[in-house]
Amino acid sequence: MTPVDSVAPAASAAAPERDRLLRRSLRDPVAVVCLLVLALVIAVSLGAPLLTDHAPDRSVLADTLAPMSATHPLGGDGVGRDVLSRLLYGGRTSLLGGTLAVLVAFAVGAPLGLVSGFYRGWFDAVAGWTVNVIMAVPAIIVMFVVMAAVSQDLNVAMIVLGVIMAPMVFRLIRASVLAVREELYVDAARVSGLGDARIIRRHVLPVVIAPSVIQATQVFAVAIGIQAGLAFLGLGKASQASWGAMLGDAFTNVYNAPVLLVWPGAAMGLTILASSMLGNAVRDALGTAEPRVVRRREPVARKAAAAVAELPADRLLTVEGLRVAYGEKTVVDGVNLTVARGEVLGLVGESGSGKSQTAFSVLGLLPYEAGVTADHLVFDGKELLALDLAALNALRGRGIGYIPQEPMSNLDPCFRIGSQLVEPMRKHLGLSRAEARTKALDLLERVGIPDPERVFRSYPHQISGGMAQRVLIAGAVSCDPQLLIADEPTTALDVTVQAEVLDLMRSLQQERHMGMILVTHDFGVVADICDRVAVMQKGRIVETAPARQIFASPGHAYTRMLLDSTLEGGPARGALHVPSKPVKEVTS
Ligand SMILES: Nc1ncnc2c1ncn2[C@@H]1O[C@H](COP(=O)(O)OP(=O)(O)OP(=O)(O)O)[C@@H](O)[C@H]1O
Repeated sequence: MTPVDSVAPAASAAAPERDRLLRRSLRDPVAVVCLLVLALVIAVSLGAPLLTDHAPDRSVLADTLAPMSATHPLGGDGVGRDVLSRLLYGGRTSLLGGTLAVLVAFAVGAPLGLVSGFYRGWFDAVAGWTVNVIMAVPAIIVMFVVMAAVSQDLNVAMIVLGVIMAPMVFRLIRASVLAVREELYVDAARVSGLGDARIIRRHVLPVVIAPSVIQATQVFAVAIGIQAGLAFLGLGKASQASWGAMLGDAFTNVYNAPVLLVWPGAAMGLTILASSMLGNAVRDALGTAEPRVVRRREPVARKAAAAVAELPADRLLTVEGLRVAYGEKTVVDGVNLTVARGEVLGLVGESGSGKSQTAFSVLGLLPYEAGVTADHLVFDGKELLALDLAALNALRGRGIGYIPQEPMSNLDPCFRIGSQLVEPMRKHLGLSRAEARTKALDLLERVGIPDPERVFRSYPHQISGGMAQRVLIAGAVSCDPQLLIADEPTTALDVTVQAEVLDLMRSLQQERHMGMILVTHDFGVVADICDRVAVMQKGRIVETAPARQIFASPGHAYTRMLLDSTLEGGPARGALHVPSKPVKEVTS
């Protein structure tokens, strides 16, 4: 991170996940060989009619255990059928069976895993139970029963196998979705007002694709093995050529013509090996790209609040009697605060005092388990606690912008900066792609980025932390919000960049006449930018006063202690030892 926010050297950064996956996979010689083997198996199986004149199930008594010859390049089997022809057509059966199992497993498991992981709640519980029940069923017995009682067709058995394997896909996808939905950039997308469908399409699906490819190769390999096992045991139609049936036939002639074991065995082994090793190669290519799990903030189950009261016309936000509790633990306890249009309110307090919980209540981004109540939580005349999710999504980004603490975690590494800026503007402002692009470039220039075109085209890993924070500020103001919530926006930046970013926020706030809540533990930041300050301790506001007054004559012992610790360069973020005197609210 540099004060000039220069573009970081691309060579030092990791390439975005999807591109890296593809490129790395293709650079791995094992993956290339596996792909070639699979391509060859597919090509010769599909091209079987061109490669042999013999029908796979045509039996000629004279050709029983015939040796290799020009007519029968791989000889004849125990009942006089052409081995090459059965090998080629048997490949079709195996490939089709494996593909059917994969398709069914993903058609059933993937959507369920996606919905369960993303929304959780009762659907997740029901899906989890169902999956456990399916997994408890002995798969091989089910397959025997289906083949004996329903159909002798191996393809039907593979469809059933797909259903039986769907729980594996479900679990994998659910776990991937659970991890990605806790990413800060997913929260950021939510804050910018994107709906669930867009968030899933843009941020969740790209992360799910790589593990799904690996899983698909494994399911494919297992399905081919199981199908061969069933055919080997004599299940399946006699007319359906398959590698398993060939193995069964070879086994009965193992003493007379052991070579008959070689062809189906080699074909099956190669195909299963290539498929499994391809999965491993993709997994290796993924390397460390597994999603990081960070703290979780989701739409909250909200309690309806009292009706909106008569409020002053210049009032942008009114919070009255806000309480946030996790079970027995109350973390925000009756907070009252207001923000006027064009006013900057600093929310200060030591770590754990409830500043972020208060800010996130306004954004509607607390976890499901948070119990949130308030007498009023009114933004621009709207009672936030009474809004449904769609209305809240429409408000976030458009009415309320958010600047987070950790710039890098709030940008999706898979997408270019430009696309992450353009998307919310297209949604909220109804701009065309070209209009949104022009506006994004203007904004990047406005927030002091020296080469907007280049940054627009860059991936997050290609820019510095300071520049990423400027990008997020540009994003936060892109839809012209009336209220900006900034949660320790400079904490992750180096000192010289902090001052520039604060200046930028102040000038943007003034030129757009936005209200702002600035969550911070730093009185230096308060002095720089805030008009008024609310001091929080243990979930309560203990003092609210104009910034000047707070510095000139702090009214509460806790405020004085915070100020002293800042002036002494003490551990403002650490726990402060305040004399055990009752909390008294001092409001100007
Ligand atoms: N999901 C949760 N379950 C239980 N307690 C929680 C949860 N999230 C936060 N808390 C608690 O809420 C309290 C307030 O947290 P909050 O993040 O608002 O503090 P903060 O003042 O913003 O501190 P910081 O500056 O460190 O972010 C803390 O004690 C924290 O442990």
